[in-house]
Amino acid sequence: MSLLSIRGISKVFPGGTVAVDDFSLDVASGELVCLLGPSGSGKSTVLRMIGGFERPTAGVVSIDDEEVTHVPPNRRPTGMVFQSHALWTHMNVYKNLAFGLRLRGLPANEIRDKVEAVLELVGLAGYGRRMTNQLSGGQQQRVALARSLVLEPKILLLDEPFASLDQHLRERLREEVRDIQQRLKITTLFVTHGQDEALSMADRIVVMRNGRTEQADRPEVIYRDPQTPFVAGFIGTMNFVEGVVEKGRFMHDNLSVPVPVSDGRATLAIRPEALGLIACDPGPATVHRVTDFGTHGLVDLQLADGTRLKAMVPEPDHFGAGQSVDLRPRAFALFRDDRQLYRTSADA
Ligand SMILES: Nc1ncnc2c1ncn2[C@@H]1O[C@H](COP(=O)(O)OP(=O)(O)OP(=O)(O)O)[C@@H](O)[C@H]1O
Repeated sequence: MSLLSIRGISKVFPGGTVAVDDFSLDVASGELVCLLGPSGSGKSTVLRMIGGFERPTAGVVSIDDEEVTHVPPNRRPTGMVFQSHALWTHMNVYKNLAFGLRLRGLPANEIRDKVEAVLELVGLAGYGRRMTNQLSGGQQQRVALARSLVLEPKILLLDEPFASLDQHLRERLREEVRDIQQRLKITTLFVTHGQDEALSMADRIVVMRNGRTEQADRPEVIYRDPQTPFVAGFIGTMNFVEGVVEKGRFMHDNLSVPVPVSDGRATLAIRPEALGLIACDPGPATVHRVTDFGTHGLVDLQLADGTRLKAMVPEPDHFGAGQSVDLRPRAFALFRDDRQLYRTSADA
């Protein structure tokens, strides 16, 4: 049974912007789900509707089998951490964390125990007396997380909580949050437009586009088996070649790949690590540049019509700029009309 159930929610803002369009999702207890998508795809609006900060125009949100669609945020079993942490700067860390517990009328000794435990959990034991403006950005975000966790919500909602931090700190906090999430087994929804963040943290990724779900699946499935060209292009690097299928072969100029699909226009999609190259003169592609990364090389290629491709190769010194090569896709997908038509079973 799912802890969170979202059924056909939509949000149309005054003025007519359709931010979320008939969105449904079930989240199991203890799961960490990332909402991933480009800016404006509706991720934050979905999260805000789960937290009660935005009213859906249509649809139903239920938590633990209870409908909460129109319940205000403070009466939902959810805790939300925003991109800007919005801590109370006139209170020290301890008071920031104790505030919500005091409102609930908990006795002082219980409050102290809970605050100390949560400070320990986020790596800030001993920081209770510090004013929040005497903390670094990363520490402030930890306090914001602790302030949500101390109230023991059933669902933790994180809206790009590391967006304002530098890359290094972001990676560290990402690991810490994943660690804490697994220790507490707390059901978590995480909004991000960073694919690395989603791939490294999530049990499941929901790729959003124009307020709708484009694909929802485990990270490795999203990467290996994208169902639409949008997902294929949004996650990782993907080469796309436009062409036609005729008599069981995908054709683009003098590139020809056997495919078991019906005739018609199609887009061939190949990951750089699945694109084999062999020297062949004349061949369908010309090497533009070779970058040697030590462990592997990245070859930039160009087809006759100007289409640019990337291939990851184990021996970069076998290739040089200006060389003519043939392409040997080891694994690929074919798309037609915005949908996956075929995918090779072998992974790259
Ligand atoms: N209060 C509002 N009033 C009007 N339009 C809004 C409001 N909030 C969001 N929108 C619009 O709704 C759409 C979805 O916004 P939302 O913030 O949910 O996207 P997002 O995927 O979270 O984007 P980002 O990654 O940039 O935060 C956008 O077109 C946005 O401009």
